[in-house]
Amino acid sequence: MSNDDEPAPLDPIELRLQAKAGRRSAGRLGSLVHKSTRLMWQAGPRKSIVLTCIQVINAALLAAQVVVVERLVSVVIDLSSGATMRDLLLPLVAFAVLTAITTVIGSVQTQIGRLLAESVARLMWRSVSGVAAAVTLRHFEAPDFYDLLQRVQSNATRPFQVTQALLRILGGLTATVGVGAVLFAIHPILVPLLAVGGLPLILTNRAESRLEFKFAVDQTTNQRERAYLTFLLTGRVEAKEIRAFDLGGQFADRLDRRHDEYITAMHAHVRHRLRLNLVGNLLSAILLSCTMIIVAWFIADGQIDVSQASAAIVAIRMLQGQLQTLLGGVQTIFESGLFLDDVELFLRLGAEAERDEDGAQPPSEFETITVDNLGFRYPGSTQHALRNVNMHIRSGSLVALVGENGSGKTTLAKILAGLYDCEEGAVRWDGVDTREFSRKAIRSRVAVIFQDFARYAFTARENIATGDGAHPINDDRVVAAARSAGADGFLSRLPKQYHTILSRLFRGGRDLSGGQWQRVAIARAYYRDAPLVILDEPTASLDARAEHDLFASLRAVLKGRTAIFVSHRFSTVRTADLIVVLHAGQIVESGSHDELMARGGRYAELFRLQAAAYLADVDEN
Ligand SMILES: Nc1ncnc2c1ncn2[C@@H]1O[C@H](COP(=O)(O)OP(=O)(O)OP(=O)(O)O)[C@@H](O)[C@H]1O
Repeated sequence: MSNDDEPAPLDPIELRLQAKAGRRSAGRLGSLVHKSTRLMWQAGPRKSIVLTCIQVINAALLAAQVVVVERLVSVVIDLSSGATMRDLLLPLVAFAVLTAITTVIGSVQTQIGRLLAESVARLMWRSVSGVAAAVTLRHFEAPDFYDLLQRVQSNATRPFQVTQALLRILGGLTATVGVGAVLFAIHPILVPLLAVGGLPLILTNRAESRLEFKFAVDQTTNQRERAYLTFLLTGRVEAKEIRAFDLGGQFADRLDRRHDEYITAMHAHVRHRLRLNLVGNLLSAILLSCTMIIVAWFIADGQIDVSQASAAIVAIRMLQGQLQTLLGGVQTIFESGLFLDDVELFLRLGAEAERDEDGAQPPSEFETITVDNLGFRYPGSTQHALRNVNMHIRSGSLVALVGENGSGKTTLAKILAGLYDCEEGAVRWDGVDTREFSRKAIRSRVAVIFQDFARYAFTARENIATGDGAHPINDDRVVAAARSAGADGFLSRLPKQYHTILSRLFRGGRDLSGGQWQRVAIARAYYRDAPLVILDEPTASLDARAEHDLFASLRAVLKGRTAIFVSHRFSTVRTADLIVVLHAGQIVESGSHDELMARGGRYAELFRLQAAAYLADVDEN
C-alpha cells in the first residue's frame, strides 16, 4: 500500500468472497490444514509428534474394542453350547484393559493439548502484537482497522482450536479407517451406507460455519463499543470524572443497551444455527437407522450371525461418534479458517511495516532540515491540516511552533518526527527527501515527546529508558537524563528510587503528579541520543519555576542538538532562535521574538494578550 493512500479496505466479508472465488472448498481445507499444521509444528514439534502418536494409538484401540466385543458376544452365545466362564475371562479382561487405556490416553491427550495450545497462542500473539506495534499511524485513524484488530484479538485462540480440530480429525480418520475395516470385514455394504449417513452433516456444518463468521463480523462494532464502555467504567484515569459527573449509571445503561442488542442478535443467530444443526443431525440419524434396519435384515437373511451383528452395531455406534468428531473437526477448521483469514489480512499489514526499513540510512547528523511546500490531510479528512508549509531549520537551533488550537502544530511535529509522510511537498534533510530514507531510521534520529505521552506502569528507570529501546538500559544515562529534566530529585526520594514502579496498578508502585510525569517524559526524550528533539507542549503541566529551569538549561542540555518545541506560553517561546506562527494549517509569520514583535502581526497580538493578562494581575495588586 502506498503511504499516501487511504488504509486498504479491511472488509472481512469481501475478503471471504475473494477467498471463496479463488479456491474450492477442498483446496481451501488443504491450505488451512497446511497452515495450521505448520503453526502447530513451529509451536511444539515434540508435543505435536506425541499427540499424533496418541491419536493413532487411540484409534487402533477403538478398532480392537470392536473385535473384542465380537469375541465377547460369541463366547456369551456359546455359553449354552459348551463354552465356560473361563473362556469369557480373556475377552472380558481385554475389554477392561482397552477401556482403561483409552481413558488414560484421553487425559494425557487433553493435558498435552493444553500445553501445545498455549504455545500456539503465544506464537500468534507475538506476530499480531508485532504488527500492531509496527503499522503506520494512518491505520489508527481508521475504524475498520480497529474492527479487524478486535476480531484478531478475540480470536487469538483460533489456531489452537484448529490444531485441536486437526488432531481430532486425525484421530477420527484413523478410527474410522480402523473400525471401518472391521465393519467391512463383517459386511462390505455397511461402510458406504455409513458414509452416506454423514453427508447431511457435512453440508449443514459448512453452512453453520459461514453463519458463525457472519455473526462475528456483524457484531464487531457492537463488541468494540461494549469493550470501550467497560474500559471507561473500570479505568483508573476515568474513575475520577465518572464519579465527579455521576456518569456511572448513564454509561452502565449505555452498556446495557449495547448488550441487549447483542443478545437479541444472538438469539436470532442461535435459532438459525440450531435449525441447521437439527436438520443435519435428523437426516443423518434417519440414514444411520436405515443402516441398523439393514443389519437386522442381514441377520434374518443369515448373511451375518448374532455376534457379528452385535459387533457391527457397536462399530456403527463408534463410527457414528467418530464421524461426528471428524465432521466437527472439519467444521471447526472451516469456521476458524474464516477468522484466520482475518489474522492473515492483519499480518499482511506487517509487510508494509517492514518496508519502513527499506531505504537509505539518513546521516547521523544534519546541517539543515528544509520543509518545502508541505501539505497534509488526515486519512478520511477532506480538510488540509497543513498547507504550503515552508521552513528552514539550521542544526543546533531552537525552534518554537506557536499558534491557536487546531492550527497544525502537533501535525507538523508528527511529520517532522517521521510518523506521517507528507502528502504534498517534502521534508528534506540536507537536501535529501526523507522519503528516500528508511522511515524507521529517520524515527531513530528523532526524540519526540507529545502532549499525550505514555505513562508506563514500569519502573522509573524503564520509563526513562524507553527513550532508547534499541539498547540495554544505561543507568548513568538514565540519571543524567532525569537530572536534565529536573526529575532526579523526586525519583530519588521514591521508596525504591529509580526501581519504583510508577503506577498503583502493581504492588509497591507509586504514582506521580502531572508535572512530575511530564518531567519523566522529557527525561525520556533527553535519554535518546538523537540530533533532533521535538517537545510538544513540554511545560503544559510544569509549575513556573520548573518551566523556567527547563528552558534556562535547555541549550546546555541539548549540547548543540536541534530542538523544536510547541508551546502556548510566550514567556518560554521568546527564547527560541526561530518562532514559527501557524494559523489554520499555514505559516503566517516566522522570525525571532524581536522581529515578530516589531512586525506587530499575529504573534505580537498573542504575546501582548498573554502579557497583558499577567500585567493586569500585577496592576491589581
Ligand atoms: N487524527 C486526526 N484525524 C483527523 N484530523 C485531525 C487529527 N488530529 C488533528 N486533526 C485536525 O488537524 C488540525 C490540526 O490539528 P493539530 O493537532 O495539529 O493542532 P495543534 O495546533 O497542535 O492544536 P493544539 O494547540 O490544540 O494542540 C485540526 O483541525 C484537527 O482537528
